[in-house]
Amino acid sequence: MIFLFLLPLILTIFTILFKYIWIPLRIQLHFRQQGIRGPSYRPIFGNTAGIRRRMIAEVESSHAASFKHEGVVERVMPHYYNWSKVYGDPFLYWFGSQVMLAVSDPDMIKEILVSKSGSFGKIRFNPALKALFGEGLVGLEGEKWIVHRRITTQAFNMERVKEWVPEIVDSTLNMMNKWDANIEARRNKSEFEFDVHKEFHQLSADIISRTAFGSNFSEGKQIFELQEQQVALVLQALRNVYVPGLRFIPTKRNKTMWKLDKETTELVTKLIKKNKKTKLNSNTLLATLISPSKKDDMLDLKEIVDECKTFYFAGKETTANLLTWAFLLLGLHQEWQNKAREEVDRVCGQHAFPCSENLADLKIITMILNETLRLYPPAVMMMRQASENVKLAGRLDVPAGTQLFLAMTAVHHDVRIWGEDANVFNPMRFLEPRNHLASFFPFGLGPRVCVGQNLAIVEAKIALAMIVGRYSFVVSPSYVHAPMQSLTLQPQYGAQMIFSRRN
Ligand code: HEM
Repeated sequence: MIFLFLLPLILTIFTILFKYIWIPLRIQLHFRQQGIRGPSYRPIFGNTAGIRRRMIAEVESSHAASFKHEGVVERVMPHYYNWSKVYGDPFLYWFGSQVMLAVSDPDMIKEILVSKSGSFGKIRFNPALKALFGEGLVGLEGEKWIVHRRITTQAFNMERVKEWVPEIVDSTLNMMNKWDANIEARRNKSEFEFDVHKEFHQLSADIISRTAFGSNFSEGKQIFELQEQQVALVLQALRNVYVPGLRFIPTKRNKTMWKLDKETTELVTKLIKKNKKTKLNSNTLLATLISPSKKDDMLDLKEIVDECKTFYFAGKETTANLLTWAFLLLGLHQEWQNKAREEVDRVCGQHAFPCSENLADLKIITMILNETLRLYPPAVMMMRQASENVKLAGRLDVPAGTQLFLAMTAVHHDVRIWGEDANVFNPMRFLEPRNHLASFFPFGLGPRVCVGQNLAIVEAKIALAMIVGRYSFVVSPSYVHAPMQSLTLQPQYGAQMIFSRRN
């Protein structure tokens, strides 16, 4: 009789010991026997929960002494920076009871993302992230991903993106006209200082609203504002170990998340319904989602809503950050700003705006953008999970379920790959095409490479060309250099710059 009462207790204890002690220790031994080291597993909490949080908080409370690029890896992935120095590459660590393999070897990264991509899936989203992306492309797998990817690839192919050039020019022009009005309104009418980070967020928001959704920033404004509030809550959630079921408990944070999610869904649904009536024949992403070219690819309303949430977020954040860092770097490196300006005057003509035919000729601008993406990659790192047992580099047995932390920022700053001047801004290194695919992968690689890449590059090229053509600029003395990972890589205290109009 007593045994019957004790049986469930014994089973529970056995399950806990098995799951949280036996399995992790076995996995740790499996990797150690292959020479892979790392901080030792600590039952249940692993070693990241507190340590990673503390490392990030510590880094974020400090800032670099000057605007140099060597401290970027340390600031944006401090746990990687510290542990890789002690344990080498790759190394093992634990997020709760989840095993993580940190990798920064380009050959291995290429295997994971390209040649063996079938053995690796996306990691299961922390449910907090669903608030931002819904069940959109970023987190989908299998047949559903294939259909959504087919539709969205069609919406963002280069020919389609080139048709959007006049919209991108118009958005940038509106922003510059607003700046000019600001200069005019000042007593000192020659220059003005502002935070370009905020401006580029608005610009990217306007461009994604116009090109992908056929609307504009004011229509999408509420959606962007709600998403910004969601980001702050998601970041808090991501820094803690995920506890299953916790998201259903009506805590203050959860209640706010639910409310924001409901409001975003309602706004996006309203936008879709409005556009369904009027803009079916347009060349926007939304029109393609609503009526894809293949009949079998039809999506239901929830799927369209989720894709819209994904593209509102992905389309704004990353490109805005690329532009922000590019301007900061050009503000610091005047010689490259001058080279870019000469190129724009030569290719587009002085006082003229770029058109789609100019894009391929803006070679210096392309090199500058690549060097910016190398030093300050907006996506910082990528994650994968082995869906089956797999061998990497012909020697390393990785068991199914292992998560992989692909340390993009570290690869981009690695002196073994880029030479002793790896932390120096030098766009010349992109004069010739790179010969190793995975030494530079700001947009990812393989089948899941960024679907919005064409838009991001065209948008950044045009905005950069137009602004460099009209203004000269320097970094303000009030700028504090503090790159910070906040889902994407951002300047923690903004990007204050001083602009003056060219004659
Ligand atoms: C500088 C700008 C951008 C950067 C650096 C960037 C970076 C990335 C990276 C690294 C990935 C791969 C993630 C992974 O495989 O785990 C990705 C995927 C994705 N990006 Fe971008 N992105 C940028 C701009 C954009 C834009 C403008 C859009 C939309 C308009 C967009 C939409 C997406 C989507 C939907 C995916 C998921 C693709 C899939 O899983 O099939 N991105 N991006």
